[in-house]
Amino acid sequence: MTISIWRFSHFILALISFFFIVLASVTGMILALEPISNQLQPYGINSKTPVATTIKHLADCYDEILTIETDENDFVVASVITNEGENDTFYINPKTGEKLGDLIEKAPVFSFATNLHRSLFLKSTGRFIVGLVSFFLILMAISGMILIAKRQGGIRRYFSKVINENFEQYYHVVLGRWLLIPILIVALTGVYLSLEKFSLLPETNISHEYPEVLTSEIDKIPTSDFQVFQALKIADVKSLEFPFSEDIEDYFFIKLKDKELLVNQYSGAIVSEQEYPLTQLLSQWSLFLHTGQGTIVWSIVLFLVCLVLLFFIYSGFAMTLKRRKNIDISKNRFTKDSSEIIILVGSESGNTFSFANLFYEALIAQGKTVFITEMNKYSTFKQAKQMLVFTSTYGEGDAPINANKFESLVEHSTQNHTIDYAVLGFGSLLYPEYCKYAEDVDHLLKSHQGFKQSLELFKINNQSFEAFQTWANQWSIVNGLPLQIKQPVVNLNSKNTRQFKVVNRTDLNVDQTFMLQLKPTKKVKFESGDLLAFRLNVNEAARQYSVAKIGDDILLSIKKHEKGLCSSYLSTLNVNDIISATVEYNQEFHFAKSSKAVVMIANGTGIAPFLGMIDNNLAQKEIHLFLGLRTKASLELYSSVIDETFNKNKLKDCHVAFSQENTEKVYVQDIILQQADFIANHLKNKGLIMICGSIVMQNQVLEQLHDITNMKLQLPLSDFEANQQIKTDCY
Ligand SMILES: Cc1cc2nc3c(=O)[nH]c(=O)nc-3n(C[C@H](O)[C@H](O)[C@H](O)COP(=O)(O)O)c2cc1C
Repeated sequence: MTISIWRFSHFILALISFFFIVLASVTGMILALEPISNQLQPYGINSKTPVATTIKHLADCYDEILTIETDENDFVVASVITNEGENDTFYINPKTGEKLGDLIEKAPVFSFATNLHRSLFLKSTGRFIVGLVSFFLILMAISGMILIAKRQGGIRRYFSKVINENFEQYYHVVLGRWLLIPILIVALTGVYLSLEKFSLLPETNISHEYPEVLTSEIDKIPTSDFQVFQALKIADVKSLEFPFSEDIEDYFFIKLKDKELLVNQYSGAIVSEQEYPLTQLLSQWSLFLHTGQGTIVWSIVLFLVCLVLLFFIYSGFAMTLKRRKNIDISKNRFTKDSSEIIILVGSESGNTFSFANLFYEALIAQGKTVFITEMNKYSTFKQAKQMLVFTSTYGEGDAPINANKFESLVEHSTQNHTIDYAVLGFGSLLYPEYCKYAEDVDHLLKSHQGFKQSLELFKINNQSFEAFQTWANQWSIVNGLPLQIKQPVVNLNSKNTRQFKVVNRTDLNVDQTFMLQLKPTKKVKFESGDLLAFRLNVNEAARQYSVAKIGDDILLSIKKHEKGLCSSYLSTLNVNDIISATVEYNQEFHFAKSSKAVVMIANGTGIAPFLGMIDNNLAQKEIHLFLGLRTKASLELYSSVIDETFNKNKLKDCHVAFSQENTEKVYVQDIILQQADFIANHLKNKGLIMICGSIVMQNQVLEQLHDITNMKLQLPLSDFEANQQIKTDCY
């Protein structure tokens, strides 16, 4: 619930101010170029020269010096009366007093952008709007930080791995994490400068005391010998005004970064020294931080801040539109009271709806009467035989926004008959409370006498379509209803589509599994763990196979499915046949070069990428393989590669569990439990665990790992997930 309040505020603020933020960002980007282009001019002589030296050289060349200043670009500017009696102002070399060039005139584009940025050409009204929008930006930055902390599962995990739900969401969070601090600085300084313009800050004027001094009491010293001018470096001086006349009561007036001085023009004595109040120092800092004047690096940061603000506006609205589109439930063709299957959806940001809609369409295609609605719209369902609850988990194991009333609704409305139910949980292993709300719902319905569980709770990590398909298959079998779930057609990257020549294909083994070795006919970059996507024609969804890289070849382990068009076709290929397929990079499942020790867990054909990674382990890192197969005969397909890597010390040990060999079924999660101490130590020592194979195996292994870390290390598995120590690629 709370996350929605923050998200709502964040969105409303963005909605109110987006036009002005776009304007301020575009003009801000232009203005950030001004200090950069100025800094590239040849007038910046970073000077530690004493002021006395500059004065001496200028006095030698000119009739009179009026002022010496260090401008916002840190260039030294002198204003003088020349020997010809003319007034001139120019950049100088403070070491020699030599003129370097005339003052840079502000380019019209910068003047235009400045006006638009500061006041929208609307004078005070414009300045007020700009100040207000800066204030909104502060609120947006703060609400953004809170949203990120909440989404990451707490402030401690602020910088842990971000779930990549889609491009806009991922970069909104990733960029937000790093750039919210500079954005906050820009917004705060913007507000400060606006308050200053409207004189809303405390008075900052300094008043000097002018002591009465008689000329006769004074020893006259040459100006360049003044101690104060010898001690001061030119870089410390913002401006130095020379006395207007020879009157003893006219002084040198010096503005430094933190104070002002009055210096007697005859003796060089400091007659008054006044430090700037805090408001004025803050004002100087605000100006510097808001404009980047004088530094290329900060100007570049400001430029990036403006660019990122534009991206935030785009990605924020794109996310909102996507969420709204997802939430658009399939139009119900039947009423709640005439439907035999009810689908209830709990979703915060809309992703679960897309899965529920796919399931709805598949049921309708089978001629079922189905009604789909949000969990908060739970009521009585007169004809319902089945109730399917698809729900995500939010906050810290809480209900998503449209399911927060579900529990009380279930308790307060009674169905007139018992209904079978199944719960499908959507969540992420990055959170300590993985699919917690789905567990709560399952528990609630299990203990309710009006419902009967027809299928165990099934959890889906990171919206895995393959996991969803697995659950749908289970549901189909239990209900004797073959469902065709439409897999969203993924566009394959044609840049990585190549022709591959078959180098070797083994016969089918006892598990209907075979190995296929392919050689790309043209160079293509890939690594073990990447995917090879293959389809028989463009209108079909592609099948993906996890790749082992052996030399320059691709090695695949494929199980032939009875009705699988792709696997059946591939199982008939002969040596030298050519197929066309696409390499898809799967960065998330590459062998982490930084890991010293890796535990690889696979079942069935999931071993393929590991064969390549182990074969490529030239550095002889510590690799432990845990493998789940049906029988000893299943192992024969891989034993030659495994034996060879053993002999070359590329594999430390290999544990195999056979599920069909003896009367007692042993699965890979069982042999992991036998090695619980080793696994706990491995994780504690920053070791990596990689899992590849079936979703069902993945879920069971993860549960086992969760128990191990809880028991042996008193930490949730999600801590290691967030630390990127667990990598999975299951189907
Ligand atoms: C702020 C935030 C908090 C989350 N908290 C949890 C959590 O506690 N447990 C969990 O398993 N998943 C959690 N998730 C992951 C979501 O449940 C998951 O991404 C889900 O697929 C989102 O589905 P939806 O868009 O339909 O809400 C969280 C995600 C976010 C952004």
